[in-house]
Amino acid sequence: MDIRRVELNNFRNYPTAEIELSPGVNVLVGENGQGKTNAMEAMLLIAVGKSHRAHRDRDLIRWEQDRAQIILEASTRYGDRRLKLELGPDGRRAFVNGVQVGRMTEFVGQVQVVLFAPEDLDLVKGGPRIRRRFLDTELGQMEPLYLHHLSLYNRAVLQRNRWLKSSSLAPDDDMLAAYDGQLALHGAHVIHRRLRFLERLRNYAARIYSDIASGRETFSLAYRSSVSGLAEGMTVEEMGAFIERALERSRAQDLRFGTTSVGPHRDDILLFLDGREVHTAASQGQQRTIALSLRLAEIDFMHEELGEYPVLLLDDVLSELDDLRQRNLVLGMSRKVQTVITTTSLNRLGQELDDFRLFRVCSGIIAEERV
Ligand SMILES: Nc1ncnc2c1ncn2[C@@H]1O[C@H](COP(=O)(O)OP(=O)(O)OP(=O)(O)O)[C@@H](O)[C@H]1O
Repeated sequence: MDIRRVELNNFRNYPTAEIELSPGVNVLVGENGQGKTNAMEAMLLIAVGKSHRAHRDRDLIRWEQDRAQIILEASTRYGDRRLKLELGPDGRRAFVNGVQVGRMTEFVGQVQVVLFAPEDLDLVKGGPRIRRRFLDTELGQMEPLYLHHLSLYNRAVLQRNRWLKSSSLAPDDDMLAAYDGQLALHGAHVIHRRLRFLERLRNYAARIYSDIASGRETFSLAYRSSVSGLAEGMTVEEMGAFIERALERSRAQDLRFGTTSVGPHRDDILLFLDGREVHTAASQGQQRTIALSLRLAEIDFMHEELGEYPVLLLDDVLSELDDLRQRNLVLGMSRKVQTVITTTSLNRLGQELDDFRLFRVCSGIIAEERV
């Protein structure tokens, strides 16, 4: 899939702007604070219906204006799409090929993009909660049943915690046993699906890492469960039995602290470089490469699921990568997918790329430059 054209009106710092993208590599170059990320944000908003950094539409509308509009034209395997999104004080209005759609769910997913932004480094540097969220989002997009079990599981954890806090219970409380049954049932489905997904993610991400780093280091990952004894290859039922036993064992402690201490809501993904855990040993550039590899694996998943590659948006990721990694990343990806890159300076990349479209971004104006 390719994005052909984007038009912005009163979106962020753009009074009005238009950009015609090439199906290959597109580079938006400009100094800090000129509007490069804003342009990426507009494309993401059309694709997924959400911004990666704004929670209110008000922040997306140009200051002192009432309304913003984004138009995005794309060619997809299902035909050409003209997507229009209007943001205003009375809410959003969305159009697909000139026809207004009733709900945003009919609008999102018409085009697919994968955005890699500086915040993605948190996948490596941040705590387990961030990696669990990554896992839940990625898996949830592909498997609605996963979301079903996850939400029932999360609800049961909340209820169990409330119960644990509510009064001085005995460890053999019937209600607690009933919650444990729910946690074991849905928790086992959650972990089982996570392990299956991680097996695929591990392969994709390791290959992408190796391609970007020219095979210099080997990246790997593993699921670390707070439930001891769980192993890949177990059935859902076997996992459920393990979770139930772990909950029983932790009851006295859980009662003391008023919280559930074992289960998928406490699990993590461990990341390794050459067999060593990354936050103790990996450099800044290596950590960035790992975060990129995890995120870029999504491209392969999407291709497998949807039969077409998404558009890749790389926002400000090049600066921490050495020349070789930059080159491998951009040349490797652009062979498969349309790529849009933002950067403050072209440096060596401009010499390495033989065919790309260059846009200068300055104070909310986008102008194409000859290369
Ligand atoms: N709603 C808005 N209305 C007008 N201007 C806005 C709005 N929101 C943000 N801006 C302006 O947009 C600019 C930030 O743009 P953006 O984040 O795209 O920068 P950038 O070019 O990606 O910079 P960097 O290289 O630092 O990441 C800032 O100057 C900010 O003041």
